Amino acid sequence: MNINCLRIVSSQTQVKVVSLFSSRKSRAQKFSSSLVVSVKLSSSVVMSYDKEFAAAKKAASLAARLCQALLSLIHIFALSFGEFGYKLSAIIKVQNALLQSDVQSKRDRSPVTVADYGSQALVSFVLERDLPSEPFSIVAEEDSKDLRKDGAQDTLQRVTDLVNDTLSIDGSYGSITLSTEDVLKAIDSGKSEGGPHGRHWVLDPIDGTKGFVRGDQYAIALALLDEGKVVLGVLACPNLPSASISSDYQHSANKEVGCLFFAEVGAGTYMQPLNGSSPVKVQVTAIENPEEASFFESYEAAHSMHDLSSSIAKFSLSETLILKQKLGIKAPPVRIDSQAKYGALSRGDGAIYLRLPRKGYREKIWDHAAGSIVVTGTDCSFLHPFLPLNLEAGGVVIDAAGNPLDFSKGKYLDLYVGIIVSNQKLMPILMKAVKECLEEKAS
Ligand SMILES: Nc1ncnc2c1ncn2[C@@H]1O[C@H](COP(=O)(O)O)[C@@H](OP(=O)(O)O)[C@H]1O
Ligand SMILES: [Mg+2]
Repeated sequence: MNINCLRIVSSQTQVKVVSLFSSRKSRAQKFSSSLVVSVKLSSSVVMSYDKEFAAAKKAASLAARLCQALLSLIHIFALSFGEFGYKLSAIIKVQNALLQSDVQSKRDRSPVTVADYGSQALVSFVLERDLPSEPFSIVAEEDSKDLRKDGAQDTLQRVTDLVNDTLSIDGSYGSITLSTEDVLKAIDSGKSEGGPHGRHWVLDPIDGTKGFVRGDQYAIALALLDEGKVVLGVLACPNLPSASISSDYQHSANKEVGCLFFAEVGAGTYMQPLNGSSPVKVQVTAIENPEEASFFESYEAAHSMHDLSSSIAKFSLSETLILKQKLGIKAPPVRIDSQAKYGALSRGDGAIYLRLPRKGYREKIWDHAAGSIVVTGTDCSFLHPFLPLNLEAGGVVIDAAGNPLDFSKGKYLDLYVGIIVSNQKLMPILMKAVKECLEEKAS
């Protein structure tokens, strides 16, 4: 092996030995042959998350199946018209009609569906079953309070049926049947507060519930924190086309949909169709010219300031400064729900993701933990300020002040203004644009 650089980086409990190979090798070769070994200082044992990774992929895939089960009538609908495979346009129409009775409103008036509860119960069940020897902690979005109220029995039964039907079709847990009480308990396993010590699963059972209800994008997002760092992430995106998406994807029919993205610390990011075909390694775009870039943002204007991202996209420095330093993005924004944005970015569909919530909104860790490791391929916060050394999917995820996201503070992320995602080449000019536009807005 032709090693030209050896770097040892220590974090609180881990030593990471990173070897970079000859710069003559291709980028792909470098990524596949880069070696990252995590060693526990206390035990000198090589860390591996293989069991957890397998359980997480299974849990997220089953949860995706549960969400899709709500769409089972679509098969009949599509077949009755002689169609084969999923047709996006048909899914959208039928899903809207089907979900009306399954959608409720939470105390903060955001929607929650039987599929959110079912997905959380199922993921908790699978992780607890498949990893019986590990301490069990999940920080998750939902709780069972509303399901325990008088009048919620029908909904709880519907959730329980969905979970049991999914387990029964999968078959890997024998003829197990969960009671409504088992389902409530499984949902409430998600009450952990997280924090800087030990291992915590982080789960958004349906990220982008509004998108799910609309028949658009949503994701099942599951990550594992170890000593406050994201060490693996899985994103199941049942409605995301397997082919690259562009600004007009919402209107394009006849597309195969359903993608599973997964990343383990030091091992890069992979994408696999949810139907189970082989995974492929993915990489963020290598675009260097912002004029060629397209950018993602939330579909919901209430979640991210579209006017601010639009001024950032058009950003141009004054004439006296170097002309190259302008964004001048020509493509219209691609507005989609959920962490499917991170998944799409990790395979190079777009170059930038801008998330700029309104003042006072506090981001939750389950909305970004899985997505951020999928885009970076590794949690690069321990490398800070050596961000350019990030070795895997190659993306950078930071707040508007340039700080890496810190998942060790409990349920919430402590951020300056918003979240910016891009590749390493575009990030400096993007940060400049964000800073200037924020200053202009404040003045
Ligand atoms: N006012 C707000 N500002 C920013 N994000 C918000 C918000 N209200 C809700 N969200 C979060 O935005 C998530 C959806 O992300 P996106 O905008 O990328 O589709 C929601 O996830 P859930 O659907 O799981 O509740 C929710 O956590
Ligand atoms: Mg969410």
